[in-house]
Amino acid sequence: MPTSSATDRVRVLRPQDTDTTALAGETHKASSPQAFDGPARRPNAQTALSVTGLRKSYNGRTEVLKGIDFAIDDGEAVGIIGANGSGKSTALRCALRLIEPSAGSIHLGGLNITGFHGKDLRRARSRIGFVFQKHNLSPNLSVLTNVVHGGLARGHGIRAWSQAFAGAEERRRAMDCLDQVGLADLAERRAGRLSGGQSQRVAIARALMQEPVMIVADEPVASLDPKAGEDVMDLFRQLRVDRGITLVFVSHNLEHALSYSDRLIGLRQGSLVLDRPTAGLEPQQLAWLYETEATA
Ligand SMILES: Nc1ncnc2c1ncn2[C@@H]1O[C@H](COP(=O)(O)OP(=O)(O)OP(=O)(O)O)[C@@H](O)[C@H]1O
Repeated sequence: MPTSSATDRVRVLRPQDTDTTALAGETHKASSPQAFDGPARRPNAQTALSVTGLRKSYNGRTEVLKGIDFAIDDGEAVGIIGANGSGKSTALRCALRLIEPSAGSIHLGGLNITGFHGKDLRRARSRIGFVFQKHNLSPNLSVLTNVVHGGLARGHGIRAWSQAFAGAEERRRAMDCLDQVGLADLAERRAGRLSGGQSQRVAIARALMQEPVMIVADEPVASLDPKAGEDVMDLFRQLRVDRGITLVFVSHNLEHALSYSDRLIGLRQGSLVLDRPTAGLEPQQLAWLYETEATA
C-alpha cells in the first residue's frame, strides 16, 4: 500500500492560494493543477483510506470521475464538496467499492482492496459505518430491531445467522448505541413513526453497531431542518472526539463543510480541484467551485 506521504496530496488546483483570500479571486481561471506543500499532516498519522487514479464511467463513454487521488488519515474529518453532478457521490461510492470504479487503486486501513470481492471485501469494510441521505430504515420494525440489524454487517456466516435472532448481548449493544444518539427512550417505537431527524439518528446508531473506525456519510442532513441537521453533525463531531472515528462526508452546506471538517476536497466536473485544510476558509471563498463552466 502506498503510504500517504505529502506527495499524495499535491495534485490540487489553485495551491498558489496559500493566502486563502485569493481563493475567491480571478486567478483560478487560468490555473492548472500544480504542486504545493499539501495539507498539513499530523505527525505519525496512519492512512485510513486512499485512492489513486480513480475513474468512473457509467455508460462506457462519458467519464464522470476523471482520475482522482486523495488520502484520508485516521481520525480526520474530511468534507467533500462541489456542484450538483460534479461526482461527489460517485467518488465516495467508488472509493469504498459500493459501486465499481472503471480504473484506479484503493487502499483501506492498510489493505489494497482494489481486487477484493465477496466476503473479503465485506470483511474489509466491516468497520465502516455508512450513513446516507435516505436512511433506509425498515418502517414496520421497531427502532431497536433496526439498530440490531446494523450488527449483522459485522457478522459472517453462522455468526450473522445467529445474530438475526438477536441475542441479549446484541440487544444490549443496540440499546447502548441508541443511548449514544439520545434515542434510548424510543427503542420500542416503530421506525416509520419517527421524524426525519430521529430517523437519521437511528441510522447513525445502526452504523455504530458496527463499532466503526470510519463513518462515511453522503449528504446525511440534506433532508433535515437546520436544527436537526446541526444536531446530527454535532453528533458526528462528538463521535470523533469520544472515539477518534474518521469521518468522510459529502455536503452541499458550506457552513457545515467548513465547521465540521479538518480538510475539504472539492470536485468539479469529475476532477479533484481542491484539497486543503479548512482552517481560515470562508464560504464565499469556495463560490468558484459552483460556477458554471461559462462563468468560471
Ligand atoms: N447510476 C448512474 N448512471 C448513469 N449516470 C450516473 C449514475 N449516477 C450518477 N450518474 C452521473 O454521474 C455524474 C456525477 O453524479 P454524482 O451523483 O456522483 O454527482 P454529485 O456531485 O454527487 O451530485 P449531487 O450533488 O447532485 O448529488 C452526473 O452527471 C450523474 O448524472
